[in-house]
Amino acid sequence: MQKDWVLGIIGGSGLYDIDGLDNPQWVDIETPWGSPSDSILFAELDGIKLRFLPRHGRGHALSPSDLNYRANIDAMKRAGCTDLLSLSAVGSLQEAYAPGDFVVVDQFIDRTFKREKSFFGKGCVAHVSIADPVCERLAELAEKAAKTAGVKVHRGGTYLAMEGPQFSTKAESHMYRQWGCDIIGMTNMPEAKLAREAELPYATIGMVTDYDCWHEGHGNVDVAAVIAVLLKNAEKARDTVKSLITHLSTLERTPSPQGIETNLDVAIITAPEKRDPKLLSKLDAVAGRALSQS
Ligand SMILES: CSC[C@H]1O[C@H](OP(=O)(O)O)[C@H](O)[C@@H]1O
Ligand SMILES: Nc1ncnc2[nH]cnc12
Repeated sequence: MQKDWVLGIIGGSGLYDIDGLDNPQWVDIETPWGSPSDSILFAELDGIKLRFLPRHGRGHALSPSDLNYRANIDAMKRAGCTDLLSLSAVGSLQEAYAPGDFVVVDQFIDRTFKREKSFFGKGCVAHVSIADPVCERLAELAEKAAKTAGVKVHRGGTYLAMEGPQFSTKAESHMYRQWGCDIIGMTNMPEAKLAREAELPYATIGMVTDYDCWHEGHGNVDVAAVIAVLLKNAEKARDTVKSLITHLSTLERTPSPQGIETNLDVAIITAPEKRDPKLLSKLDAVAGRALSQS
């Protein structure tokens, strides 16, 4: 039975495809913001619709700074997603979060600086709240699914989003630990901010691959070390997605208790007569609902 969930998955490093799905088809979607990282895999499982986007493209040709985050989120919205779960490789900033563990993130610190961070701007200004940047309901479901898949999961954690592409210096890594951050990655910002602007409930699982460079008992992170753990994590990630879908197939979808699907109703500030028609037409997918009512 279809329960009206359309689950979007953004797969990070090491997760470029999901096998074992029904009716898989890669579909090209263009957006007013440009092209997303790749085609989107449309498929089903247990009667639930799934839309999968490999964040860096198949073959990992795109670096974190080069991703078109706006196109990715807009394309997932156009693909009909009701909810968006990201799966990301991360470094650990805490002893207790070991390589192989998953962390269901609840907060972010955004240190990225070379990226387009909003769909809005001159001609239509909006300020959404990201005090609680993650959909609690989806985070809860993701935690349960990872546990069902046999993964060690930590619920809650602050994700430090850095620009990259270089990994951190030791001074930076120690500073982020002092700030209370738990994991570090390069992609979940501005992704989470844009998902909120697009009224899409978003959650993210950080799949720990390394201890970055602060831990005296472990070597400094490098791509070879990340990939070694990633290969094992990717299988666990696929199992997590499948068990999440199985669970969703037993649940009727209701609107997010946090009001995420209507949050633009209290965010758009530009008077209707001052709005730029060109920008409004680009906002058709992400803000069409809210703009048609104000
Ligand atoms: C290959 S290690 C660095 C790379 O992995 C993470 O990407 P993603 O979040 O898409 O899994 C990290 O943010 C960097 O982009
Ligand atoms: N240590 C690290 N820093 C930034 N991004 C990462 N992705 C995986 N490990 C990472």
